[in-house]
This record gives sequence, structure tokens and C-alpha cells, in this order.
Amino acid sequence: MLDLKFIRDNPGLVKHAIQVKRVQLDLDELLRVDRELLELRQRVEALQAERNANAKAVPKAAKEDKPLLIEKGKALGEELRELDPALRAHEDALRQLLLRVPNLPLPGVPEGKDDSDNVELRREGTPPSFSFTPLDHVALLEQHGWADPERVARVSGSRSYLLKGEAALLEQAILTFALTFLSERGFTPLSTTALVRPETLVATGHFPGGEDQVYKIEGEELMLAGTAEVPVNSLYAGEILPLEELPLSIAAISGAFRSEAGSAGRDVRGLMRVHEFRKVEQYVICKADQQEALKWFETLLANAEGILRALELPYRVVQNCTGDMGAGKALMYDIETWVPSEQLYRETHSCSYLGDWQARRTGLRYRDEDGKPQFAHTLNNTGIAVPRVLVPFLENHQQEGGRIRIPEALRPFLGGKAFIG
Ligand SMILES: Nc1ncnc2c1ncn2[C@@H]1O[C@H](COS(=O)(=O)NC(=O)[C@@H](N)CO)[C@@H](O)[C@H]1O
Repeated sequence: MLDLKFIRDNPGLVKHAIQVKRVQLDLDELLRVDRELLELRQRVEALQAERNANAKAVPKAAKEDKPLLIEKGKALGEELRELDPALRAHEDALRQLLLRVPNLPLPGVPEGKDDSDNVELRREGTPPSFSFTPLDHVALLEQHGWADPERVARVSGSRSYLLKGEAALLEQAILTFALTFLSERGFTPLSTTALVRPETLVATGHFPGGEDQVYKIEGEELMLAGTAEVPVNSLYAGEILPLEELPLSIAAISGAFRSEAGSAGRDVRGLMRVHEFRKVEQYVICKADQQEALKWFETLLANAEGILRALELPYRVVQNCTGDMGAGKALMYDIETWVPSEQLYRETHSCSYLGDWQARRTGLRYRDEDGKPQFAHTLNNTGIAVPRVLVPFLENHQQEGGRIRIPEALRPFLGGKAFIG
């Protein structure tokens, strides 16, 4: 959400953001509803003033004038009541329209239509060359009996997965490694639910627009979040945090649930794109200072890169273009990790800075140096998400014969093993 005054004063800037972010919104309609609402409010205030003046006049009026004044008061009250529905309708319409206004991309964000227009910034690590014919992750899981796709499909349908034996231990080890890595860097570890109220999905910006991606609980006002960003972003909703409590840096581990509506046919085999996964999420709430926030952006990115480097996985960093960054982002980088079987870098992390766009929707404020309530700035990045990262992990670390080498940094989380399988 942007500040309504900012929108009124900068319609051109906002229209440009709507256009380059490919958001369906007619800003002129929003401005029209805004003007009509202002006129309605002025009319209500005038009527209220008139009714108050009239009410004051009654006791002082001459006896024979009183009935007329009382009638007048009733008529004014009636006229006010008749305006109420229009007032409510305009307020609701304006709020719905405001929720669709995208954030402005920072200067320098490349304009583009989709991920094919993202800009590669740098590559780290060297994709392995194998002296044998490497297997893909599905074949590696199969070889070691680490998965059971047929049985789990019978139980849970498509885009489900289970991991057995050392692969289950590996998944757990990677999650614990990432949570430990972040807590050692000052992030508060937090284990949280994915069950959330619908307004928390409006608060992050997933709604309106992303409703078809989210599983709803039948008969309850509860949904399953696709990322811990959702519950964490609303933890402090409605509060005014003391300045000294900021910045908040949280490493939240949770389940994540996604319908993947619209992804039919993509990544249908294996672990890349499933309905339920687990993620360690980095989340920061800081004061409304872009310079400080951008330092946090670099920190969140560096943390994710540090985790991938510790896992000895080659990756690249790309900057998302305006058409691939979503409505709320001011700045966004993806980290894509090398998948040998596809000979491609595939997205494993998304790092975003949202300014106060999310905080406005969430009612997330702090008291600044002058004691004035201000909307905070928020940022988030993936720490690690399993099982997706197991795809590059298993494929890059496979040895001839199918054993998987465990990087040094991960061994303490896996009973000291240097290999599994
Ligand atoms: N359906 C899925 N199956 C497995 N992993 C997924 C799925 N969807 C997303 N992920 C993983 O979760 C990461 C973050 O998802 S994201 O939508 O890009 N970004 C977020 O959720 C942000 N909160 C940052 O984590 C992805 O980079 C990917 O590694």
C-alpha cells in the first residue's frame, strides 16, 4: 500500500509503476473514488455542523419557533443517515483499490515482462564436471530407496513427497544447519505455524491476487501460508514498537503450503515443486531508513550465499525485472542454484525489500526519535527451503556409484558423516 497523499501528489509515478509491474489497476478510478469520498465527507461535515448549530438554537428559540427547528433537526439527521451507505461503499471501494497499488521499483531496477528479462549479476562456484554419467535427483533417490513416489502419490496425490532413511536425516540436517547459521549471525530463531487468518495474507501483499495459490481450511477463517513471511509479518501487526526494539531480525522455520495453481506441467517429477515444503525464512523489520534497509538487503543476500557456499553449491545471483518482482517489492534478487541434470540454474532463494508498502497494509509501526509513529520497512529472503535444495545438493555432490558427499560444514549436523548412500 502507498500513502494516499503520495498517490494524489504523484499520479504519474504511480501509473508508471502500475505499467512496468503489469498490475491490473486503473489509477484514475481510484482517484475518482477518492475525490467522491472527499466530497461526501465534506457534505457530512457540513450537515453535522448545521445540525449541531440547529440543536443549540432550539433551547434559546421562541416557543412558537421550536417545532420548526426540531423538524429541521430531524430532517438533517435523516439526510445524514441516507448518506451513510454511500460513505461506507466509497470507503470500502477505496481500500480495495489502494490494496492493489504496487510499490515503486527503486531507480535502476531493470524493466521487463517476466523472468526472461531478469539480469544476471554474478556467478559463484563452478558447476561440477563428472568423470561418469551423472544421475538426476529422482534416480539418485530411487537408487538408495530414499523415496517412495508411488505410495505417497496414492496417499497424497500429485506434487507430494516423502524422504526415507539418510535422505530424511539430510533434509533435517540442512534445515537445522540453516537455522543455526542464522542464529549465529544474530537472527532470532523462531518456529512458527503456517495456519494464518486471511488478513495476514492481505498484510504481506499475497492478497488480493494470490488467492488461488493458498489452501483454505474448510469452515474456518484459517488458511495455510506459503511462507513464514506471512505469520511473521503480522506478529506485531497493529503495534507501535519502541525504536530501541528495532531492527528485528528473525529466522523463522515453518511448513509452507502452495496449491501451485497455474504451474501444471512444470517440475512435475521429484522435489522441485511440491504442495508442502519446509523453509527457514529470514525476515527483518527496520526503521523507515532506506540506507539502513538496503544494508539489511545485502545482509540477507549474504546470509543465503553463505549457506549455499557452506553447502558447496554453485549458484548465480540475478536481479528481478519489474515484471517478475511482484506488486510489493521495491528491490528483488533471486539466487539460482546449479542443477546438473537440467544444465540450468534454478531459483532456490528470493530476496526482497518492500519499503513501507507491507508495513502500511499490516499496520506495523514504531515510535521514531521524535516519538512520532512511523511505518517500518520490511525485508525478507529465503534462508533455505527443502526439499527443493536437495535437487542441486544430491546432483552436485553425487559420486560415481551414487554415494553423496557431505560438505564439511554440514557433517556435524549429520552425525559426522562424510558420505551418505
Ligand atoms: N512449490 C514449491 N515447492 C518447493 N519449494 C518451493 C516451492 N515454492 C517455493 N519454494 C521454495 O521457496 C523459496 C521462496 O519462495 S518464494 O515464493 O520465492 N519467496 C518467498 O516465499 C519469500 N518469503 C522468501 O523466502 C523458493 O525460492 C523455493 O526455493
